[in-house]
Amino acid sequence: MTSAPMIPPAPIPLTILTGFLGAGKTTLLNRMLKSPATQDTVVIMNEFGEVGLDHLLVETVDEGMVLLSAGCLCCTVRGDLIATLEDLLRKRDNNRILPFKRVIIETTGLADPAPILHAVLYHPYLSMRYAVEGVVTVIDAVNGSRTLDAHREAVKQAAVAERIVITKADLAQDQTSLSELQDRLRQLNPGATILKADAPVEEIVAGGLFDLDGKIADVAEWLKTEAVEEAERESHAHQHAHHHHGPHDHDHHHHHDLNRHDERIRAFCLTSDQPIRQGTLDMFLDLLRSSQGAKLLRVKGLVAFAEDPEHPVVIHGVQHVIHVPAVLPRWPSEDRRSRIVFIVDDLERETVEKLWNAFLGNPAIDQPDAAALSDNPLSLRR
Ligand SMILES: Nc1nc2c(ncn2[C@@H]2O[C@H](COP(=O)(O)OP(=O)(O)OP(=O)(O)O)[C@@H](O)[C@H]2O)c(=O)[nH]1
Repeated sequence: MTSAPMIPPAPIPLTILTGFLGAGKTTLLNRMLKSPATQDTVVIMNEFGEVGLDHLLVETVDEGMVLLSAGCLCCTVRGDLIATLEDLLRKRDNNRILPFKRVIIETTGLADPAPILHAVLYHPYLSMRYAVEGVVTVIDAVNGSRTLDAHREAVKQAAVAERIVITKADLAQDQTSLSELQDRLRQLNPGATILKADAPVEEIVAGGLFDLDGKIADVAEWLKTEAVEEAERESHAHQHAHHHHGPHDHDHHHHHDLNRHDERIRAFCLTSDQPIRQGTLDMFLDLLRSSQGAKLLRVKGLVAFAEDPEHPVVIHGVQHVIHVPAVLPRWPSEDRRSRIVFIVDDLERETVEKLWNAFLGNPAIDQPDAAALSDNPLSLRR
């Protein structure tokens, strides 16, 4: 890396707003746009199908602040999204539009947010100029459970979210079904903050990872490793109980059924007390990506590199792409361990852990070393 002659402009926070069809994205967006917290926001809306009405429903705060694209963002218009994001920067840099402070992308209800994250994280220039603050997923309290049962898109949207906003709680039949939905979401994505639709807009939009004013990032809030570890312990306890219960245990079956569609998606956290050599981590992530890419719904981490342990690096990855967007000026807390949270679909923790230990040189019985794994990554597939 060459040393930059001037300080690059602070990256512009970018939020992806997603949620299943009719969950309440546009309603939430309208409320968000009225708040001072989202002043000078550009909204990129995406419409699926030939007749788009959503843009008519968004009450534009500033003329020209709402852009549209037709088609589905996560497939056909990915190129358009990149062009739009570039165009916005050009206009902003040339003072042809207001110096907007945030971008919100509202996806269609059926979109997989991962390719949209890719589009920004993978792009060499966009990834420098935009800071992906995270995914906000809207879940409807009335239909949420049924939608999660029936649509894998909805499960993925919830699994990759930084924040989940539950709408229509006012219409929910009873408190029990609402708390069951919350439990399910917590299990599916223990790292996400679950908010009510009337939560303060600051909490909905800002993940704390990036700040235009250059404040120190609240990475702990973003990573939520403690919540992930707690959920993992609970899941172990649950599996343990499963082995000891008889097949007719009613309570257990109820719980099991509730989550049967989400079982393949899980989150876990790997840590290292010792700083990691950058090349080692790159190889680890590269091998993981090439052997398990599609199963990695999300990888996020805070890592101490042996080369520069004073400046932790934020790792941000989605499926096939693992990107390093930010070197923090200092550690956000006393905890200087490297921590990586994985949100995976149908991938065992052990598979990833084995690779992690091999690369970090942690001894374990019956484990291939890094060189052997590099030669034959397929040995990782169980
Ligand atoms: N009672 C109630 N209704 C809500 C709430 N949030 C959204 N709605 C209603 O739900 C319907 C769908 O809301 P939208 O905001 O259009 O949903 P969307 O996710 O943008 O919909 P699509 O763009 O079609 O995917 C509208 O009639 C809203 O008024 C809520 O918290 N409570």
